[in-house]
Amino acid sequence: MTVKDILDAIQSNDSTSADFAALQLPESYRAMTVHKDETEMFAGMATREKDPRKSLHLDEVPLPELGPGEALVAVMASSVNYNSVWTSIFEPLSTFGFLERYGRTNELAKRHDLPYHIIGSDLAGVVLRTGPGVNAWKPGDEVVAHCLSVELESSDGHNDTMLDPEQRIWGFETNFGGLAEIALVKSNQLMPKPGHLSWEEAAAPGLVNSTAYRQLVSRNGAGMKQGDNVLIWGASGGLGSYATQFALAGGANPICVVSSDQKADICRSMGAEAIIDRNAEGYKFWKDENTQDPKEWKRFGKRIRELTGGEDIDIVFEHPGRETFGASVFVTRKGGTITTCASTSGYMHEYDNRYLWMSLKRIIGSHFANYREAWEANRLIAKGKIHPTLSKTYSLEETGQAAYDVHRNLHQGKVGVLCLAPEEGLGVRDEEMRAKHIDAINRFRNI
Ligand SMILES: C/C=C/C(=O)SCCNC(=O)CCNC(=O)[C@H](O)C(C)(C)COP(=O)(O)OP(=O)(O)OC[C@H]1O[C@@H](n2cnc3c(N)ncnc32)[C@H](O)[C@@H]1OP(=O)(O)O
Ligand SMILES: NC(=O)C1=CN([C@@H]2O[C@H](COP(=O)(O)OP(=O)(O)OC[C@H]3O[C@@H](n4cnc5c(N)ncnc54)[C@H](OP(=O)(O)O)[C@@H]3O)[C@@H](O)[C@H]2O)C=CC1
Repeated sequence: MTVKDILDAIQSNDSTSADFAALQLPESYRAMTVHKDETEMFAGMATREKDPRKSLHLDEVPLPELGPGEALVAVMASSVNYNSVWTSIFEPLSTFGFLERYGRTNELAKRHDLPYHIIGSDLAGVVLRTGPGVNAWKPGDEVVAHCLSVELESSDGHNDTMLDPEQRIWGFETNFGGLAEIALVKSNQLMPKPGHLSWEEAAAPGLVNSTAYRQLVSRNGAGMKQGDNVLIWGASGGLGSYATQFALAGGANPICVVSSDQKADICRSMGAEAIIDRNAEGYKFWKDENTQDPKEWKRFGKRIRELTGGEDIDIVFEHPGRETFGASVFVTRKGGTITTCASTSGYMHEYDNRYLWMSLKRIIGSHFANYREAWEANRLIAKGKIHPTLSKTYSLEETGQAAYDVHRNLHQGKVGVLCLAPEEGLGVRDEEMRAKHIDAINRFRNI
């Protein structure tokens, strides 16, 4: 039995759940990995110079044992997230530390502590097997998986599953991720695959869409409301392309920051009107490595006021971090919110606290999404209210190049990876609904 037999079953129109359940599983499968004995390979190099093409490997790996409450999924497509870039350059930490820590928690978790880490935090595919105690899903179900892995043994996470002390991001802080032909997930990560999307389109939104939903829309994040001015950094990037859609769909006013004409056009095509090209307008928030330039914050704020008819920002959707955070705090209106989920340009932020406390602003930390938020975010995709922002797909072998593109900011929106899917465009089950949304679905393609 090989993965080819699995693919045949998926591509055959008349495979039943019983057929999938009867499929013998292969002993091994192909997966993108980083290797524990290579964690020092980029030591001493500048972040920018660390090349994911050198650290990511396509390996044949053994199929992991299936535990209670888990599912093995045949992965048709996945996507590249920035967390895979972090793993591949071993920053800010090697992810093997996470696997070791997880491995120490219990007998079953020991499976994750291996000399290789199978990465990837998105998937669209087909359930192959479910472990004891799984009733909601069965072999043959077409699914996407969100990346929240929690144990839920502590009451801390019972109101908001992101607050579980054993909260982990699957494929980043756990092994057996989605950039592979088969993945191992907890069954609570599974959600129905939106029928109007192909495998690679369905795999694209998951992580970033859910994160943007909590960070911007949910009461656990900024709780955006109609009319809010929302400053969105990287508005055509992974997170930003969903934040922009949420702002527009929710009746808010996105002020989109991008770095090229082409990206400005993408934001316009989504329906945004207020756009700032940070490159063309040449903002330099830092005079040197240690000194910010408040005059540049002011110039930026003035530009925002021009675009909003004199209003300041209600919500900043932050993720670039050190480079922009001082400006983000400054341009927020009295009582406004800066919500942050990342620090791509550096995690030691500096801002002038007088502008925060005197103007009663709030900074909210946000991370991925709880079970319910991830479900709600996927539901919006399934209903055609929010669309995938897939620009390009790569083969599994080319994942290193895909991660390199994302690391170097050469991509648009989301970058997809075909895992078992032999070509793009497969897996669509609802052609009628697709036809209604086809322009929006294709908005980011091939640009
Ligand atoms: C969905 C997608 C998401 C993304 O893409 S996010 C972007 C990618 N992710 C990242 O860049 C984050 C990567 N992770 C990290 O950098 C680290 O993961 C953290 C900084 C988040 C945490 O650091 P750590 O060293 O793993 O854990 P500690 O909590 O700092 O524990 C170290 C020791 O410090 C002790 N400690 C923690 N809090 C306190 C406290 N309040 N008072 C006293 N001690 C404390 C602990 O117990 C422990 O101790 P003991 O080493 O002895 O076990
Ligand atoms: N905590 C969480 O749950 C999550 C955290 N993240 C983190 O968020 C960050 C962004 O992820 P994602 O959106 O997928 O990445 P992308 O690279 O797809 O998009 C980020 C965009 O931000 C803009 N940007 C990058 N650097 C800077 C800078 N120095 N100043 C201003 N703008 C900048 C770029 O747009 P342009 O050049 O057009 O301005 C870029 O396209 C990553 O660090 C990632 O790890 C992501 C998802 C979940």
